[in-house]
Amino acid sequence: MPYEILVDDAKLVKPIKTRLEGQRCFVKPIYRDGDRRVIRTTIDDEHDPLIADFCKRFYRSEVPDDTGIVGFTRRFLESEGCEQTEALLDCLPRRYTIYSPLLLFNHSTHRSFEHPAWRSYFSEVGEAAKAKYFRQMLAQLFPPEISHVATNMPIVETDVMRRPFNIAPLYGTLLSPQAGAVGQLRADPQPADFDRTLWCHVVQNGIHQLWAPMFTMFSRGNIKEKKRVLDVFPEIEGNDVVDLYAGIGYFTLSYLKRGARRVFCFELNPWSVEALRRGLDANSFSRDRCCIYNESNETCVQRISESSVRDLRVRHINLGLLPSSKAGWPLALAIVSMQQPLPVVTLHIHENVHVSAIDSGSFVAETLNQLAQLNGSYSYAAAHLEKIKTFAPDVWHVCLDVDVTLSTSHIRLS
Ligand SMILES: C[S@@+](CC[C@H](N)C(=O)[O-])C[C@H]1O[C@@H](n2cnc3c(N)ncnc32)[C@H](O)[C@@H]1O
Repeated sequence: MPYEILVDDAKLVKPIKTRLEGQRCFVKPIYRDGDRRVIRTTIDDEHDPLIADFCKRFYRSEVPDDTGIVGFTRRFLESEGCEQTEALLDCLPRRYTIYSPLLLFNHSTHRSFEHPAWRSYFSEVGEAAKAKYFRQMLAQLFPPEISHVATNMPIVETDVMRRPFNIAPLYGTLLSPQAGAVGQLRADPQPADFDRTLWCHVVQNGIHQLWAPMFTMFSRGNIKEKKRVLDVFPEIEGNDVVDLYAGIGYFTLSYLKRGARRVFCFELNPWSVEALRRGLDANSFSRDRCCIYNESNETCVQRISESSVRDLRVRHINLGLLPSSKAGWPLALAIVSMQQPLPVVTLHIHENVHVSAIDSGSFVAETLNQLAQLNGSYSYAAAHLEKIKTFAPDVWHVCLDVDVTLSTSHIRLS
């Protein structure tokens, strides 16, 4: 079966299409799948350089778009003699994400398998009929490697680890019955527990990322920002990086791919730490290049000074916590102070910011001002503001690159 390419960034569609056309490998039509574009190819070798670096999947003759889910569901319900077909179709979720081997349906108040109409239908027909519905859906509409289905519920905003407490399994086992209580597993997993749950895998920008969806969130929307790390900062090569909110390696893996000598990673969630270790192995990055601390980043100065790295050369510090990474700013500046003589250090400050504060320039001005108040010995220059993705109406997840250098008033001439 041939492959189709899944594209998150609309700007990439044209160059990919042109390249495929040049090799006579492009197949019409380009279509939408959720918020992605899908480009079909005639290529059936996953290692073919034309498609090797892209997120991709097999396709069959039918386009598995929203009509596919609706049409399939209608046929299924009618063949089962269901009398509430129209009511169920009204609240059928149409959008989903594929995180192989998991098909993850979106949730909204109006359209969800968690909607009371679907919950009552499933409880009426029983587990076997529910399983038959999803089994047939997977067989008819999705690639063979997709084996599990769940509903993606909103994360709890107050949880600093941003864990998916409410992910709702629909088909297939996300967590083995042999595993212990979920609360205990979240806080203190034992080595054997890591193999008792489902792991997902995506390739973005040629980088493998793994995570256990029961215990760690994943955001596909950062793909552009990861690409920026790979493309824009050649000075990463041979220097050190600190990732104060490492997660599963969202950015750490890109820094390593770009040639960082070493990345110091701080991460509270043991499941994300395990995911990061699996990510290192999947990308064949030596574990020696990544110092992982499964603890609060408040220990960062102590940990980095205790490490075996002698000539510390931290050139980038990533602060990737939403809605705000402010708590990490003093820590980042303390890391800057550890180095003598001081090179430029670039802070990557992630924040959710209202569009008015972006347009007026007040977000940048206030950030620089607050950094100056934290430590007046340095100069702070806003090098770039990247709008990564919309977080809510009029609110952007942004990354502000701030170059930190020793203030000229503090440079002593000898
Ligand atoms: C969700 S990730 C950020 C990923 C990425 N920026 C995104 O939007 O997808 C943030 C990570 O920081 C971790 N974290 C939060 N506070 C922390 C702290 N004080 N020290 C270390 N890790 C922390 C959380 O457990 C979480 O895995």
